Amino acid sequence: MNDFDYMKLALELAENTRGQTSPNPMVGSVVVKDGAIVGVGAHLKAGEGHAEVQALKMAGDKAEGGTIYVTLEPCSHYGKTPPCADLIIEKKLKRVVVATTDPNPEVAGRGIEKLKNAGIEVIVGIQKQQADELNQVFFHYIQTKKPYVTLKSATTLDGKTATVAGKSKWITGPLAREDVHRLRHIHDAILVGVGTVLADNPSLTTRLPNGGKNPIRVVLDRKLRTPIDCKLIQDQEAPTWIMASAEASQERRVELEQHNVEVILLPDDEIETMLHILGAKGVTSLFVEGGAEVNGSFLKARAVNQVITYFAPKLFGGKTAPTAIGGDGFSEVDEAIELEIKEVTTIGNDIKVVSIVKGS
Ligand SMILES: Nc1c(/N=C/[C@H](O)[C@H](O)[C@H](O)COP(=O)(O)O)[nH]c(=O)[nH]c1=O
Ligand SMILES: Nc1c(N[C@@H]2O[C@H](COP(=O)(O)O)[C@@H](O)[C@H]2O)[nH]c(=O)[nH]c1=O
Ligand SMILES: [Zn+2]
Repeated sequence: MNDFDYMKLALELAENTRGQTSPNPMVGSVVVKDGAIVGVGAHLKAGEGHAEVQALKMAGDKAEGGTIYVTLEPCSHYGKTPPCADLIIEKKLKRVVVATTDPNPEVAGRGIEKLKNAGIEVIVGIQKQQADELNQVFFHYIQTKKPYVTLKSATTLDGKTATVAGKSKWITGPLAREDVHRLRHIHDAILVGVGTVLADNPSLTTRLPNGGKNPIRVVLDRKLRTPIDCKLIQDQEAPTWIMASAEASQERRVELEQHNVEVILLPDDEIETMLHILGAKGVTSLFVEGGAEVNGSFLKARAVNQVITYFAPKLFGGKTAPTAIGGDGFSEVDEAIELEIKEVTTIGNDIKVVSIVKGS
């Protein structure tokens, strides 16, 4: 085993906590002494011990003179937990191997500096790309204070989200639909437009065989048209927030609030403003699941970071059949949203394409 192997183990530990640590990053750590692993750990929940603390607890006095691998720069500030850099110094580690630095302004290189000033050898950048991809959500959020936005659509191979008669059950198969629920599980919030609420009466909850966390359900509904008898309001299975314009009727607002709905008034029509409000409420990742008009407005505002598209081997045809992205669209080719395709996989009979929006 070498530095890369131990860091790979730390990354795997971190990856397996996905969906648990928000608004904190996922972090894994391994302590090695004389060629033997003497401690492993991961950050399991915000407010609880950091990965280094967990691994050093397991290592006990074997940590002295050893090497600690950590997928993110050890923190140097007092957040909800004491700084890891100080603990590493106190436990007299000889060497610290860090995959990537922490852009949190509270840390940002100070953890590494503290360790070097204490005479500890620090290596930075081992498996950096993997570590950066692992925490793309946290890195985006901690630097912009806006949620990392993933837009998901499920269409036939000819790009339809329903037939000309509005039928859509189901386009993609059960395995692809289960994959969507795993995406819901790892997101802090899911957003749909009131059009989807009126058309599908969705529950937007996470239904996975082994259970999962429900995201906060956000409805973009400027005129407060969400019906009281819809599942999002009646099922009380997860918080429901409705983003409305300040001109929305006061009595509708009161009626919704009486049904446990949080109504958030938007000062303007900008998607950017709404993202700042969601970020300020601690939403670090937002899953936009349509419909076409909402998708269109997010793209027009260039507010999307990642696009996940499921393609079913079906053709619906029909020039009036709805497609995944509505809105005004772009008139010039070079105005198009440019994507970098990161992953193409098959799930059951469907294809899943994960892309990152260039420059986002
Ligand atoms: N029609 C299809 C989808 N349809 C997704 C809808 O837009 C809407 O998000 C769902 O109906 C939400 O329902 P609930 O929250 O599960 O109760 N999404 C998919 O991935 N595949 C399809 O075939
Ligand atoms: N989870 C994690 C780190 N998270 C860093 O610390 C911040 C959270 O601090 P606190 O509020 O005390 O939990 C978080 O924003 C990020 O910068 N750092 C680490 O050394 N190891 C860990 O396992
Ligand atoms: Zn820490």
